[in-house]
Amino acid sequence: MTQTMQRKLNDSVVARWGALILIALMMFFAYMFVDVISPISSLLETQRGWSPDVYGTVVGSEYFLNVFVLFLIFAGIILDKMGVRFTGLLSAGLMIIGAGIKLYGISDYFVGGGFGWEFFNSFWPSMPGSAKVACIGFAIFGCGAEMAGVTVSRAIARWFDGKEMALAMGVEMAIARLGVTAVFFLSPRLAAIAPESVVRPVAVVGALLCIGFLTFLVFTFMDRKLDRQMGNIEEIEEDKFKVKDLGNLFGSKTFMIVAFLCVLYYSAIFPFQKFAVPMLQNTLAISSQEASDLFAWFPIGAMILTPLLGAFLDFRGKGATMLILGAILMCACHLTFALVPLTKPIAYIAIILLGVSFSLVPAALWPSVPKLVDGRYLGSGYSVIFWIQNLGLWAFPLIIGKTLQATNPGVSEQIQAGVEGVTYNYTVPMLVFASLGVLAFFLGIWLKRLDTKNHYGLELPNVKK
Ligand SMILES: NCCCC[C@H](NC(=O)[C@@H](N)CC(=O)O)C(=O)O
Repeated sequence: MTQTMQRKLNDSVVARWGALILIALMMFFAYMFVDVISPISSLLETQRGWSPDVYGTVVGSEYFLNVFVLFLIFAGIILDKMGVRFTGLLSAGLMIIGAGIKLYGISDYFVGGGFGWEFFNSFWPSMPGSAKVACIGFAIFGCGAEMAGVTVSRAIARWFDGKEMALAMGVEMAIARLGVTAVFFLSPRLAAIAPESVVRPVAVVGALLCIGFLTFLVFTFMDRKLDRQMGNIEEIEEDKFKVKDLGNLFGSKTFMIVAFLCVLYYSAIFPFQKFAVPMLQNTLAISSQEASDLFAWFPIGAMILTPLLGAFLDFRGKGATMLILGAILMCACHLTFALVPLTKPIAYIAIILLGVSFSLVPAALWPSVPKLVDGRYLGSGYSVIFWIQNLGLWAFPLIIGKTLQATNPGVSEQIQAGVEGVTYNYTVPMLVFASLGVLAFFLGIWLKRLDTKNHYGLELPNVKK
């Protein structure tokens, strides 16, 4: 009784928002690293011989261990068993190790015949050794990054329970989007410093991951204090998690609809993010820096709107409706890139509208999960959704890379041979992205119907008056 009367650390606005900023900073640097090579894929093609197919394999490798070694499922179990502090630090450590290996793979030392070069070039000849090592590093980084994403969601759900949870998740995602904007601005500029190099941006952003580790470390002290004030209630609850709870998640129709909506939607966003700069560069005949600056408006739009829509969800609700609107908008934007003769103004409008879509869906999707999943295995709930999502995030860069290469025969060979003025046509890959939006739209409708029938509260506000 005395415990419930006591004012806890998360009752203080400053403390809970301070905690949020600390954990969001880790995600800020993580998201920078996720996209550090996205704006320099053309340079990777000329400097390291990475065709679209190779590039797609490397960017998809981030999710390989999560999906095929079930790392994300283990991550959820570790989180529910060990708590946010241990899991957060583990994930930050994995990100740093993975980034170091990726950096080594693309380094001039390795490419110049350094340790392991011969071995990594002795098999699978269509994949350069640099790309193979980069894949290993990125896969380890991806374990850390995705585990961190789940941990952060779990931590916010706990610190903001019954408070402005959707706003907090929106702010966390906005800070992550700021990281994406920053890297789209920074990466091509760092690479362009003479002598032009793909290594520099990866080295700089990799080093920044260490700051993320430190900010999360500071958060762990606050979280420990909150735990003590709560009389370790959370830890006792987390201990109740059983592996068979995973069966409950996979057996829940509504939960699975949310998970499939998530994979369809995000597969048309994050993989698109990896191909957007070369797509704009080729279609508009502009430099990679110009294309990168144009695309930076995408995360900027999402960054501004996600917290606002999060606050809307907290106070007004309408989560399922937001998911449907987001899917429609995403589909319309990708269809524009595929079918409309692109000019710069049209590209700007489509990019900004895609940013609006990318605010509607994340702002509604992640705060809806605690409405569908029991708190004691919420960590596993998030990790199962991430696992299903990662399957798409792994597969679609590969599919898009292969589709691009197959629909543009001979183009990569000409570019690598130094032929000027050769460009890729992105119509078919963009139609693939648009088709994901159509499917996500139908799942959104289905989810809304189920919510009306079963009263999950997806259309209701979060803040309890
Ligand atoms: N902590 C916020 C929930 C996740 C936000 C979401 N990120 C993801 O879904 C990641 N699995 C994707 C990735 O890291 O590539 C987002 O909207 O950024």
